[in-house]
Amino acid sequence: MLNLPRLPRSIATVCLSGHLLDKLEAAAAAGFDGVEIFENDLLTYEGSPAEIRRLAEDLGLAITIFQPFRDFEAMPEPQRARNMDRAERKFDVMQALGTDLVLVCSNTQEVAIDDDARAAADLAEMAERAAKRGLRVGYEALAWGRNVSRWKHAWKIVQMAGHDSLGLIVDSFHTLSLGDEHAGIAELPGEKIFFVQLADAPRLSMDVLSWSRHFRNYPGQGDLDVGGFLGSVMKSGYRGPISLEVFNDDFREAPARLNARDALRSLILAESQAGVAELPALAKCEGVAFLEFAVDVAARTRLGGFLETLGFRLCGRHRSKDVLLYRQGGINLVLNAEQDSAAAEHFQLHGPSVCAMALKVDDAARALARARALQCSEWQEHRGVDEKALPGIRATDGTLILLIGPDGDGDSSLSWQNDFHMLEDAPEGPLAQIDHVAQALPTGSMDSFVLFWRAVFGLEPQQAFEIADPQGLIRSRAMISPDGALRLPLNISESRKTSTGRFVTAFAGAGVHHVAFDTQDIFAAVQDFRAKGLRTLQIPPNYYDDLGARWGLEDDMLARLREHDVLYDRDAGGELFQFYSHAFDSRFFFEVIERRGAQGFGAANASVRMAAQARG
Ligand SMILES: O=C(O)c1ccc(O)c(O)c1
Ligand SMILES: [Mg+2]
Repeated sequence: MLNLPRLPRSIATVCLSGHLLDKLEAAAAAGFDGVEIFENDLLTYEGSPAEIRRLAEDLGLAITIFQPFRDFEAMPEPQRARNMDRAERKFDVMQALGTDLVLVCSNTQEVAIDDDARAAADLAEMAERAAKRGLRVGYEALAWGRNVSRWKHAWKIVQMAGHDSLGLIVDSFHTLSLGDEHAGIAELPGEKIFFVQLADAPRLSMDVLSWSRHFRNYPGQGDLDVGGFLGSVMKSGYRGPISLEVFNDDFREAPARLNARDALRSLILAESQAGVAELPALAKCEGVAFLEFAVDVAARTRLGGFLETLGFRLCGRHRSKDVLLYRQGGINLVLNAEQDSAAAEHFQLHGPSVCAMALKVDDAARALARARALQCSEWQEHRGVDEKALPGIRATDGTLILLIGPDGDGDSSLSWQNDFHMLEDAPEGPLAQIDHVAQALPTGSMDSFVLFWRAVFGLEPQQAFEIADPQGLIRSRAMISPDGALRLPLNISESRKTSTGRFVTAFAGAGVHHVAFDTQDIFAAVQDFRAKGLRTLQIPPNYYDDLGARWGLEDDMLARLREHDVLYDRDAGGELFQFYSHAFDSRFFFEVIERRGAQGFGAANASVRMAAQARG
């Protein structure tokens, strides 16, 4: 851990949606110290640069840099002379904006001359002109630059130019997208690095320009080692602003304030990974302590009956609230119909739905401190005298996440006896634990969820895959804790007509769309639940014919699967069996899963399940 004063946190206006004023307000509201003014945001703004300067000042934002200046160095005449004039005009703008630094990105023009000495001479002349006005020039290698695409090459040119007012700008995306090394940045003199930009990105195979312009995301949302990159930068002695610069199609339409909050969360995470700032360490996630459903009295009766067909029993009534506890094995489901509560608010907006997820953690206070440090909002439910306070935070979509840790005496801080009249012990049925909780996300919000679960709870994003719903594609990505105790598949769809799309549009936002319970004997579970009145989701015979061909299963096994509507898959050298309930009120549904060594979620079966659900 480096012992440093906090470095200024900056964000490029190009990251955020809206007009320039919206962007500035969002950056300030999130808590950034400064902004990079992207030239297009200035050109399309009706006020003068001096007014922009005042606006930023009023919001407490520094203008950290003006960018970009393109296609400057190593041009043939007459463009070369014209570029010098153009630079003077931009210096006028910078002075009106009140920023002293301009970003020059490496030339992308075909006519640019491949001659480092020419490039260095041009940049030196620009720096000399800038210096006369007390301004500085930073040179950044674009990964798709015509002749200069790597930081080492840009650094060589900066050194050749040898001007105090010319320095290097490094950007994690350009370095990491090319697979270039960043450790060498630590060896540079820190004062010659004039500015640092950070962006992450998912690993994609496409040309680097399109990748950069459409798919960058914030540190912690993608697959690049941005924390390591920042660590190298800090070792150089650089002590200027750390700035986020993300070009992303989804972010351009996301609400600017939510997006800016994610941006700050990502920057805080990257700082902690680089040892620049300290975050309370991750708490260990030990699974789901309980799920809470928002219901009214009628929905509660129906949901309680539905749960009984899955082997759950009513085990407790809250002492002071209109809340019931259903249990089986180690699974706790809370049905909340209390009028003046977060659940009631959730019910008003979404109807019967999961309104809170309580996570078991090894240290609830530390988990809460980390969430706070990562800008999560807190929630505290009303409670009666002597009732336990459960610390809660809001996930990125507002879902309530409660934190349940062991108390000082080693027991869980969740003591049902304390708050509930217990009617009976949890029955030992076929279901033992919650295996996973799957959520449907609103379009464009996958990165936000990935960042939340990764930064706050240390869950790791798994490979994303696509599932064909009869009405369009669904993209699915699971977030899993390091030891697998908490598994949260996240589903998202561009189409409003897929099961995910309908869920999000019909029920006003993101939410849990299925809960999977694990069992030791899937066939016994089907028989037991059918006897209790459960209708399993019917799977067409073609599925089983294909299954036989694919895995060479014995006929009697195939017949058994078919008779029980059980789906089958293999991964990680193990087997997986699963069946589904029909949806409750056409909303969420339940899955029962038996894992014999398999780690996945039966991806190959998802489209069969969705088609069966679409048939109703
Ligand atoms: O895509 C671009 O043009 C562009 C401009 C400026 C930057 O700092 C950058 O990283 C990319
Ligand atoms: Mg950049």
